[in-house]
Amino acid sequence: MQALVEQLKSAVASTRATDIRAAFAADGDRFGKFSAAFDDLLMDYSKCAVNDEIMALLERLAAEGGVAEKRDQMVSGAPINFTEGRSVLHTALRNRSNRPVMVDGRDVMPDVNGVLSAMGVFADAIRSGALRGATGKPITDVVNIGIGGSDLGPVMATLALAPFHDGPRLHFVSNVDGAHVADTLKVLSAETTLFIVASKTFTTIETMTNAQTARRFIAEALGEAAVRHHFAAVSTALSKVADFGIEEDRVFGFWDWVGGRYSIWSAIGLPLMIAIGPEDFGRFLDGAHAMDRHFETAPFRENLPMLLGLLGYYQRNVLGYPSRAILPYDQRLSRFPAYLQQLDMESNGKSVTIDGKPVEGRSGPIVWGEPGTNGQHAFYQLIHQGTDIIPAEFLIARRGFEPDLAHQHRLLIANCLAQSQALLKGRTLEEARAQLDRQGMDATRADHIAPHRVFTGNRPSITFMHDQLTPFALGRLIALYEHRVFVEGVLFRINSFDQWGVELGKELATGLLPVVEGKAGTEGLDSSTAGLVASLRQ
Ligand SMILES: O=P(O)(O)OC[C@H]1O[C@](O)(CO)[C@@H](O)[C@@H]1O
Repeated sequence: MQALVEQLKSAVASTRATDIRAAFAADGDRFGKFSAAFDDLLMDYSKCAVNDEIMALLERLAAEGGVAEKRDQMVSGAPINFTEGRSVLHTALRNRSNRPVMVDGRDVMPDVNGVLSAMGVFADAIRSGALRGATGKPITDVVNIGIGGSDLGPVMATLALAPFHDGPRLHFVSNVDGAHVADTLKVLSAETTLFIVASKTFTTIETMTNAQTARRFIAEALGEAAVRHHFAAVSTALSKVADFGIEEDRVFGFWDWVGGRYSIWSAIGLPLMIAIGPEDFGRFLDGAHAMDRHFETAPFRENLPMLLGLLGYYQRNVLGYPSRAILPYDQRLSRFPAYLQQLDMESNGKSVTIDGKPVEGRSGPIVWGEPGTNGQHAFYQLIHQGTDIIPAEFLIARRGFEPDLAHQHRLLIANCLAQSQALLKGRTLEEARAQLDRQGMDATRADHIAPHRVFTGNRPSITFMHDQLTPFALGRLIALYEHRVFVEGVLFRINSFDQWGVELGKELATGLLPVVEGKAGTEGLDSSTAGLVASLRQ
């Protein structure tokens, strides 16, 4: 594979691939060649530094890297998360075809379908008012207590699907900072609130601490006996849930073959289902399943996750770009960049290969972003004129949900297209100088000012366009990015499905708590940490 990477580097130099502007000038059909669509979802990657030679090399890279073989292993239940000895089967959670998926010789689909229908019954009971609080009042507010994958997916998707939200109000508490739970509880009535404690392991300190605070909130307001009426749980650790005292019929399980950051499709999606209803939740799963089938069957140049993954790898490892910006032109996708940040950085932020050797070259990039147009007035300056090249990924819907505000949607679209166009075109010194001349600026000052108004252009971007952000479209979009992360992980030759990098901090925090509480001394600590503790005690 390394030889192919070197070949790609030479091809970039010899074909001057990074002069994207020139490539557009030379080929009137560049968009036709370097775009692909899956139903209404269009992917335009013509503004990336690619050409036929590079695409052919990327296709060879995918073949040599064994992406298709690894994908088939993943969806068929092979234990590809070998550091934890687990299968990786988020695709089974949305396997709407119901074809058997075997783990340790057993089809997991009956369990998957069983939990999904139990979730549906529970969600309907809350939504209809049949399931009530201890004092007989219907549930008006649901609070999800979870963190990381047990929080980001439900928060992101609930915000994204606001036009479909016809269930009770949803709230999300994640941070161990008491401010988070305190501010949330302040506006809630215990009588009409249901808490969902969501934790794959049911040991995460943030979630367990917040759950205890919520428990006290109910017990103090309504008495200890009321607690069972106001709690549900989602976890793989069913015995730990039982110890917490949550009734069995309010516990929704999932399995160790579901990674936290891939768990929105499992019972972790319960808050979303309560918000939008089981039918729309089913459409959300349908969208993801459609993308799974597309990933498994579409040829390379039509396969959106393959293309996105290969382009991501190319931008990181051949062109050496350090980060990527996720820029949804959709206010309801405001948490999508944060969601992708966990998905991508927790999966591919590794430096050891599957053979236990240091990664050759680079692994996953820094992923960040904000919705447009807000970001335009904040950090786009750096994307346009900074010293690093940051590939941008734009996302826009053809239609919004506000027919009365269609003119605002058109303005949103114009801004989205304008940004990718500006990144591509840039502005030369001559153009900047001519503009100042037209404005009547005197020549000496214009010479001085013009360089500051130069944009190099040739800055890459990908634009995704879909019809509307429906549950189906959101499911399809998330699955697209999951598979892109998978493709890149295979090419980086890492295990994308463990997260040992988060463990050390957790261990040290446990050790430091007694020191912070003043129950243990600072002996043996580095002088910085000891100094900070001393400052705390002043
Ligand atoms: O669902 P749990 O077990 O509480 O874990 C929450 C999150 O913590 C992590 O393990 C990282 O600390 C994530 O991978 C996970 O999504």
